[in-house]
Formats: sequence, C-alpha cells, structure tokens
Amino acid sequence: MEIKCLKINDLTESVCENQFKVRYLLPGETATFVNRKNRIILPEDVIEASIHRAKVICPIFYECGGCDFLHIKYDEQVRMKESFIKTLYFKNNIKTQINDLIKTEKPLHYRHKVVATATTVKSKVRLGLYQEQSKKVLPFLDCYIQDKQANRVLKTVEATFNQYKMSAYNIDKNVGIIKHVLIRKSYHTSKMLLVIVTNGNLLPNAKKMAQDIIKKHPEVSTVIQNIHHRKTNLVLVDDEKIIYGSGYIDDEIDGIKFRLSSKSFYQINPVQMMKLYHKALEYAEIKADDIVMDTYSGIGTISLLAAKKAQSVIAIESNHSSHKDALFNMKLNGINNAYFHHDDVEHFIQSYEGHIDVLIMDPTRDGATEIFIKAVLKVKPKKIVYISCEPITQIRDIHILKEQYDVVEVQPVDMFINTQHLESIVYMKLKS
Ligand SMILES: C[S@@+](CC[C@H](N)C(=O)[O-])C[C@H]1O[C@@H](n2cnc3c(N)ncnc32)[C@H](O)[C@@H]1O
Repeated sequence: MEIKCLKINDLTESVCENQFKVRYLLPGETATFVNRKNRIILPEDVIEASIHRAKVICPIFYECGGCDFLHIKYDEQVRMKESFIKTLYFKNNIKTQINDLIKTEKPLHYRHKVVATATTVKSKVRLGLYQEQSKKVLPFLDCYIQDKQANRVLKTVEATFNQYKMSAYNIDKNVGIIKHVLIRKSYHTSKMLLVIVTNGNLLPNAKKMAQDIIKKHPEVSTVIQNIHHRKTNLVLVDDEKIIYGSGYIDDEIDGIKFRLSSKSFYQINPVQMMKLYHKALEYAEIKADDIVMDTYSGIGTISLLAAKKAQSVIAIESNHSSHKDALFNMKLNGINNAYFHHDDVEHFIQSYEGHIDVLIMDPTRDGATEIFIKAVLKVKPKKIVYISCEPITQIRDIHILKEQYDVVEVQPVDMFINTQHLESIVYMKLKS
C-alpha cells in the first residue's frame, strides 16, 4: 500500500489519507506502508522525501523512541513547534502575542542530566536507554542528545561494573544489584555527580569502583549510592549513601552560585535554561519595592535571581532535597531577602494573607491545581509569569486565570530539542 502524509497532528502523528496514522512521515511525503509495531515509517519506505527530512545520525533512533525529531532538520522542527503553539492558542480562543521560539545553537548533546538503566547481555552488565513505552533496555551509550562527556563516563562505569563482576537487576526475578546510573553535570564547572542506584544495600567494592572511575574521569567529583528497598518505578528514592566526595555539585547562573544534590530539581538543558530565566525575569520586570512569590521554586534558581532586584521573595517548594539546597544556596550567596518555605503551594497560598506584586509559577508537567489557581485569583498578584514544560496543561490553567488576567504574551523556548516537547512562558497582567 502507498500512503501520502497530509499533516502532522500534535507534533508526532503523521496523518495520511482516510485519517490513516503513522509516525516519522513528513507532510507531502509518500511511502510504502509496512505494518510495523507503532506504524513506523523507515527511511527506506519513503518514495518521495520532503526537503525538511534530515539524515538520521543515531543508529537506534527508530527503535528507541526517546527523540521524536532526529529525522527532521532543525529549522523545520522550530517551525512545527511554533505552529503547534499558535494552533493551540487559536483553538482555545485565546488571542495574545505569540513570539517566535527561542532557538538553540546546540541542538545535540544538550542534556546535562542522563539516566542509564542496567540490563544483562551475554552475562555482562550493559547500560542503556529504555525503549519508549516498554520495559526493554537498549544497550546503547552514544545518545545524541546527552552530554558527550557524560556518555563517556557511562561507558567507564559499565566497564568498571564488569571488572568487579557486578550484576544487573532483573525485575522479573527480583535479583541482581545495579538498577540505574544517573549523572548530573555542572555547566559552570563541568564537574559531575554520579549516582549508582542499587537493589538493596549491597554494593561490593563500592569505594574501589568509585576510585577507578574517578582515576579515569577526574571530572566526577562525587559518587552516591541510591538504595531501593522495594520495587519502584522511581529512579531515585530517599535512602542514599555517599561513596565519595561531598554528595553534591555546584553550578552558577549570572554570578549566583547553586549547590545541587542528586534528588533536587534542576533544568536539564543549561544553555536554554539561561535564556528561559532571562526572559521570565524580563517579563517579571521586578522593582526594588516588589514582593515576589516564586511557587514550585526547586533549588531557588529563579528566587535568588529575583531576590537581587526585589524587596523580598517568598519561595515555596515541596521536595525536601530541593528545599534544603535552596536554603543552602541563599546563605552561600549572602542573600537575606528570600524566604524559602518547605510546603505544598496549594496549602501555602490558601493561607497567605499578604499581597504579591509578581507571581512566578513553574509547576511540573501536570500543571497547577484548580484550588491553587483559585487561591491565586483571591490574592490577585499584579503580574503572573507562568513557566511550563507542558503547554497543554498550562493553557488549561490560563483559561481560569484569564477571568481576571490579560494574557499579554507567550514565549516558547526550545528546551528539549529533537523531541516533541517544548517549554513555554506566559506573561499575564491583572485586568484594570
Ligand atoms: C519544573 S520544576 C521547577 C523548579 C524551578 N522553578 C527551576 O526552574 O529549577 C517544578 C518544581 O515544583 C515542585 N513541586 C511540584 N509540586 C509541588 C507542590 N504541589 N508544591 C510545591 N512544590 C511542588 C517540584 O518538586 C519541582 O521542584
């Protein structure tokens, strides 16, 4: 059967004649349809290729599914994301200024947080990536969106595990030791934090393995064991043991220093993170007598940048590790006009009695709760800067906020290049 792609829905689904849906076929392209799992169209199936099609550099791209767009040239990815966000606002009947996507100069190897999962191949531990929507681990460590240096460290870690005869955890039999390996890399210092996630306490030769890894990669400045005591889908749980070093790494943004622990939240793309923060703070336009509330504040990145300009910043974060890092970061930078609360934003704002000039909100992909949004409408901050990595839940929340707020501007940011995901900042002003 021959099929022709008419359009792409929701950034990944190629829709052909008669609503027939496949993946990896671009508008205008024709292909021979071979009924594979997930209806994938491989390059060899394409009869007429689009000028926007890129040569795929990753050998496991079609198997992995972690990237959606490696087969599309960067300029076209940008156009697709811009069109997606404009269509989203049009369909939701929200008229506002939507800016061009903030692009990147580094579309590959941008991820400074990488997670590899252990599996067994020919009786050896191999580290790799989960295949999308499956439990299968693809033993591959040359991922094109992960930091190159982190990929090299992962290879050394894998070799070290095998040298010390470690075993990979097997979920079906509930045996084996190594579950995952996580690396975080500081943009400012290039130092790395390495976490070995294990099934239970046992990690024989932990110190020796850490020393061997650090000998080859002095950029690894701390090694941590994260211990799972039961089956869980989480990568990192609370129980941790420091094997080497301080247990954290440092980063710096605009002259402010940040300590970052393994379980704290930190944006994965540092180059785009700086652009995101600069734009968010430009919207916030903080004055010296402003009271700023930073909700979902993580390790206090935005809060401390805002504190340089504001009279005071009230920050709320529910994750204990991020909150602890935020308190440390405040002291580290000698900042005394930021107030960090370890609380749920919903709980905190409902009992808040003061006024707010600028509200910054940066929730997770699920967006905010209706209770939180309704409480915001009662407090009535003069401006809201809403940052989100999921424009669909963000627009849901904006629908409620727009009862009292003008949606002034939307700024999409390309944070997750070569994937369908995008970050977006929405700037709102209290109606007069
Ligand atoms: C997308 S991150 C943003 C962090 C920070 N603004 C930054 O740029 O690094 C969202 C943060 O919200 C926190 N969080 C999620 N739900 C929360 C809630 N109900 N109350 C407080 N914090 C929450 C998470 O722990 C996470 O640190």
